[in-house]
Amino acid sequence: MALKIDFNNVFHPYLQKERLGEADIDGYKEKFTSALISLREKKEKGELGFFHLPYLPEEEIAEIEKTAREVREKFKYFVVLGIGGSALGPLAVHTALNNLRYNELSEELRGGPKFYVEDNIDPERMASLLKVIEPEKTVFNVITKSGATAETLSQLLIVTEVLKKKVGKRFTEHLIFTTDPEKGSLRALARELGVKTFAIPPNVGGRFSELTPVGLLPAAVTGINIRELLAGAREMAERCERENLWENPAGLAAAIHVLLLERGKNMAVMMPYADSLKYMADWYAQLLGESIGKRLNRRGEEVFVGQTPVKALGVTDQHSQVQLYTEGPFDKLLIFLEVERYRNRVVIPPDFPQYAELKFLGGHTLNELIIAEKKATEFALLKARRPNYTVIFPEVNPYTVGELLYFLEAKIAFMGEYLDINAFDQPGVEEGKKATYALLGREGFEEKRQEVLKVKKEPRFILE
Ligand SMILES: O=P(O)(O)OC[C@H]1O[C@](O)(CO)[C@@H](O)[C@@H]1O
Repeated sequence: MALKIDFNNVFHPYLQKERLGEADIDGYKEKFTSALISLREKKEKGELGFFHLPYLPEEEIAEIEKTAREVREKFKYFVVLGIGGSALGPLAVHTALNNLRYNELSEELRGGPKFYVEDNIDPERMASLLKVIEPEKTVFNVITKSGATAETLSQLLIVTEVLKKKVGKRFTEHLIFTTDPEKGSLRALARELGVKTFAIPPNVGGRFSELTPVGLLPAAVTGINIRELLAGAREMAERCERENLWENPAGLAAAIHVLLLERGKNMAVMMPYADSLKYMADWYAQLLGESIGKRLNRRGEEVFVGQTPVKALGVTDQHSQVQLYTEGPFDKLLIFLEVERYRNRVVIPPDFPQYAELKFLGGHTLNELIIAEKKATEFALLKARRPNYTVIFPEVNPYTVGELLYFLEAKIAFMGEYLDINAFDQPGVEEGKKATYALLGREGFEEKRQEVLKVKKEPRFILE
């Protein structure tokens, strides 16, 4: 039941000069070996915690499952308050494994809470959330690695006030925090209020944290088998330890990305052919964008490197973006997510055979159609000399989703090594954060406020 990754279409002769040769990969073997050694060393030193996550200790899994059971028994709504790495994973995994499984849900899960991920501070969205839930029947899972993210903390303040009005002193029973074990305001507040809190290991960055309580608690609350998620990740972790580059999925995919990046493919389009995997492309966009988009390399030299993530959905975006992908600039690598066995089968009835456009469809299934369209798009791209590769899901289930998460995270770690950049920080988002603090009058940011306000806008460029 393991994921397959089909890299044929980066080596295919149809690609002509856009094609990678086997020799290109062979030429990467030394780099790969040093990357593998360097990653192993960092892992042993306890620097890259995400490598250990598939091996989560039994007590921690059991504790998450216990809390999830309690939430399912007591509450009608479960709301994640978080942003970026503290929201995209829970959203992607829930969409992959629950949304389209509606008809198969067990009684138990149907009775479980309704799930919302509030990952923005749009006032209209917040107001509608508060209208559709009943706060006294809701548990809010506040997730923030740093414990200091303004968006998430402002949401916490809002729901706390609402809860205090509805349930008084018992408001803390409606909160679960997921944050750093020591640092940040949220941890301190948890201690002060005695709120149930899960820890995100300090050596796991937000965008690599889906297999910590960040993702595991919401998954367990919504009825997903988290042991299977971890088992899938574990199997992939073993595959990504292989010492032969041609057999190591993460090492090979990373080499392909970097080689193509060096040849001008500075965009990576992720195109799942399944609605259930749509938000995987959002999750991956942060992973690729924040990890690989860097000004400096590890030696402090300016490199301005990155591969812009683009999100697309098959087949929908065949009718909006594929024109660009086949005929536009040669600047993209496409990553398809393909599903061999969908969880439903829908037959197209054979009616109106007098019309050629209808006749050929009748009697087939939507399953056949979507798979055929994926293969057809792949063919069209190949013919237009556009490199692409496909991650093949035998079926979308917790095991294969766990495999995918780990594969993409490990691939990013290899890319960081090959490019000699730090794939685990995000200094580029700091300036905007500080400017926000300054504009809202946070103490200690007076100078920044002056700096921000000094940037004048030319009225002649503003059309009214
Ligand atoms: O989990 P936190 O600390 O609230 O951070 C949310 C997100 O903000 C960032 O730090 C910057 O955008 C992301 O890396 C992170 O996932």
